[in-house]
Amino acid sequence: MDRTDPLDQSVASLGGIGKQTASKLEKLGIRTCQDLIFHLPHRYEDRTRIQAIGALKPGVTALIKGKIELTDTLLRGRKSLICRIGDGTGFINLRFFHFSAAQLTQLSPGTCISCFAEVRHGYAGLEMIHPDYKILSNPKQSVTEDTLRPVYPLTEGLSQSLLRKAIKQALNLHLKNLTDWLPESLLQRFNYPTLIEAINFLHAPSEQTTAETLLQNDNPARKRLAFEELLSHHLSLRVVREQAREQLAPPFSIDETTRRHFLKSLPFQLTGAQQRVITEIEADCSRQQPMLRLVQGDVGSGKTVVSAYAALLALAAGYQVAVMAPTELLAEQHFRNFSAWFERFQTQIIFLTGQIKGNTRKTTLETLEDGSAGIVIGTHALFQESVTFKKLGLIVIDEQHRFGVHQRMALRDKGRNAGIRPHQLVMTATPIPRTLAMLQYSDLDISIIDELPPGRKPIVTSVIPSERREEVIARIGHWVAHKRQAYWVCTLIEESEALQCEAAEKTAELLTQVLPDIRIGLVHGRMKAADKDAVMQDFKSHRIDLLVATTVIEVGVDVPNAGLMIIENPERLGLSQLHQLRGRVGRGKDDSYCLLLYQSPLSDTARHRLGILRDTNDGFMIAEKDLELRGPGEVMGTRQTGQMQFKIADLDRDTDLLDNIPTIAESLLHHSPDAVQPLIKRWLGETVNYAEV
Ligand SMILES: Nc1ncnc2c1ncn2[C@@H]1O[C@H](COP(=O)(O)OP(=O)(O)OP(=O)(O)O)[C@@H](O)[C@H]1O
Repeated sequence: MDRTDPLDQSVASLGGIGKQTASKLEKLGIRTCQDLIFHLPHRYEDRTRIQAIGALKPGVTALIKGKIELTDTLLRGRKSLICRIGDGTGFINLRFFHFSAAQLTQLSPGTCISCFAEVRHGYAGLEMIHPDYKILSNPKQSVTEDTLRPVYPLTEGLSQSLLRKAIKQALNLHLKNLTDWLPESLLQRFNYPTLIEAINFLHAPSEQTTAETLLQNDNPARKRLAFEELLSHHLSLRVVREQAREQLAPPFSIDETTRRHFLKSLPFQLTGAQQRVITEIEADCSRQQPMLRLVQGDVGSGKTVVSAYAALLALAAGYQVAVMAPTELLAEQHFRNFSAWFERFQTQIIFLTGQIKGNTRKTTLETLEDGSAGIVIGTHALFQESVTFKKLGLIVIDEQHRFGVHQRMALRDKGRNAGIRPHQLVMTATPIPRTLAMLQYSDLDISIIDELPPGRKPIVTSVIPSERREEVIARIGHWVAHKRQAYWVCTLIEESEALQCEAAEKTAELLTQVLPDIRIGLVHGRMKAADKDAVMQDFKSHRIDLLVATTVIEVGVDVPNAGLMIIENPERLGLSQLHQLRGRVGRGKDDSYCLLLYQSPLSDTARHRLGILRDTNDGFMIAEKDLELRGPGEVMGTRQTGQMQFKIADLDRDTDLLDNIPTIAESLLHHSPDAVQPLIKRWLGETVNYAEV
């Protein structure tokens, strides 16, 4: 940290902020004076004018002034204190559910008072509940404030007035030190205020400004800061990318015989798209800089074999490979695939998840450390501290969207060995629309597998009300009689895994009763890994006809003979997630079907969403529609997982800003390189240093 910058001074350097307050501020992510300055109000209170009681409407928040006409304590229902206030234009009641004896005396009839609160409908006309009030010495006493009062996001134990004072101090002392890193020409082009104007305007709005103007989406001060924040996030990824170019990675090359040997041992021929992506990967890995590449391909497009080819390049050059999957189920499947594809290549492939403990874990770790294992496949357990590699040359991360950008950066550290960085390949089936990709993947080059293996037929999707459940069950009977397999996916309230598992158990029981001749298996997230694995194995080798599952099977599960999927309550899931789930079928040459069994009545929006899924199998188009319907915030998972947290920007409100960011970032990197790290530090809290990650 640059200790000479006054903006970096700790909040504790300000008057009235002791250790305790500093640690509370830290909970809000505020450590330095700069952080305080960038802690902006989330709303404003208008105490600039007194409103006539007679003109008040429910829902408005108002400042009023009047005389107490009557005070009473009510014992009916919840005990409360009521004061009736009049100002000559009308009356309003104040209601206190808890109050002290002193308050009762203080709020006696005849007293002049001013109150600030939201106006609501009460039992007897309009009322204010627990208003912020002041007893006045005379009716003429002034109670209005000159400007709007900012209200800041708080944390427990911190008061508005304390935060307001601290911010005021920080502004007085340090606002002048704030450098505006956005070039003048840019401010002019977008009609943005300068940084100091924007910050001042939001913390201390001018007398003419209204709260509505301040909170409006197109308020130039807010927009400018949102722009700067999004730009900084994008820049942090670009910097990682530039810095990566300066690192050393092992160049891989492969001889023609090994290549042919591998390709021949596959049970299929690569598609044109797979070949193209493989060539891109090979070109990346032949350089002395680390590859940072994202492979995007629709469900079932055959990404795994592409990553296996990358692994072959590393092995041929004498390096180890780590393949990380988001779930155990998927890790096991990759393990089986890799084991089959590399069968003829005397390479030890090992499996590592959090479930593997004790001695087995110890020996597994040893094989990585002494270099006897060539490939390790597992879950995020791979990146725990205890895991060390002898010579890691390639990291493959599957289903990237489940890991955050910063996690990904931390992972790159694993292979650092004598100054060498591993190459990195990221695979995702979730197409991220271009505008959003730049906030998540700008550190990566992108390859797209835009072709499915030959002979795949589109999945026929139907939208069916749950009243026709029996018909659907009968259809499973016929299906299984034709030696095909099926999935029944139970989705319940997403947040509760326990409830989901319970629902799946019940469904499996019921289906067993009505379909006694069918072999039914159950798999859910709460089962032990070994049990889950056994069921999946049975399903793969067709000892189970119908697999009842929760959404644990969402990613990657690959059983080509399973061509029928029933998804219960599809209306509760996002379009992209449904597309992923549905992608478990249609993986062979035969016809495949997906039945979306919804609970009636279906809202118009839900009907529209399910209709999209019925009408198209194109993952890219579905992702675009999903974005349109749910908004970028939801699609990027910011709300659920907090993966991307912004101080000011809101992806749903600020999408319009995204288009310009890459070119502006480019120009800043070239013309004002000094601006880059300070901007990143201002908005992300830390500078980015790939070399030290
Ligand atoms: N070129 C090909 N020709 C025929 N089959 C292929 C080809 N490439 C892959 N496959 C097979 O297609 C199926 C899907 O491949 P894979 O599991 O790699 O898809 P994926 O892109 O990872 O999909 P998902 O995102 O659903 O996990 C597998 O059974 C795989 O063996």
